[in-house]
Amino acid sequence: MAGKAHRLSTEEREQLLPNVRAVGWNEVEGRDAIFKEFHFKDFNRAFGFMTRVALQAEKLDHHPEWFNVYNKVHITLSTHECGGLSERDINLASFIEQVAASLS
Ligand SMILES: C[C@H](O)[C@H](O)[C@H]1CNC2=NC(N)=NC(=O)C2=N1
Repeated sequence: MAGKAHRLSTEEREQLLPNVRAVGWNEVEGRDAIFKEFHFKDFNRAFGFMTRVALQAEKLDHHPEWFNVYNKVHITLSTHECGGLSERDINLASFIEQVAASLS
């Protein structure tokens, strides 16, 4: 990915976080990261969702931390390179929302 990731500034957070909060992402306690839980109709939908997110994550060289059991997918986004939230997490969260919307 082009350029180095930087941790979002206070101003950037005020501008960007309300958008992801509005669609169900929450800040993780004790860690600079965001989290959301997704529920699908069944495992096929959940895994289809993960596959689409995985391919895009690889393209962006920015990968989610996630957990799946049956129809549930828990996702945490944070940027290792800068040790916290960067614009990359916000962009990946937006992509994830588009995929989830197209599958429900
Ligand atoms: C070497 C490789 O480019 C890095 O490890 C990439 C891969 N995926 C990544 N994913 C996330 N979430 N944060 C990173 O800083 C990151 N860095």
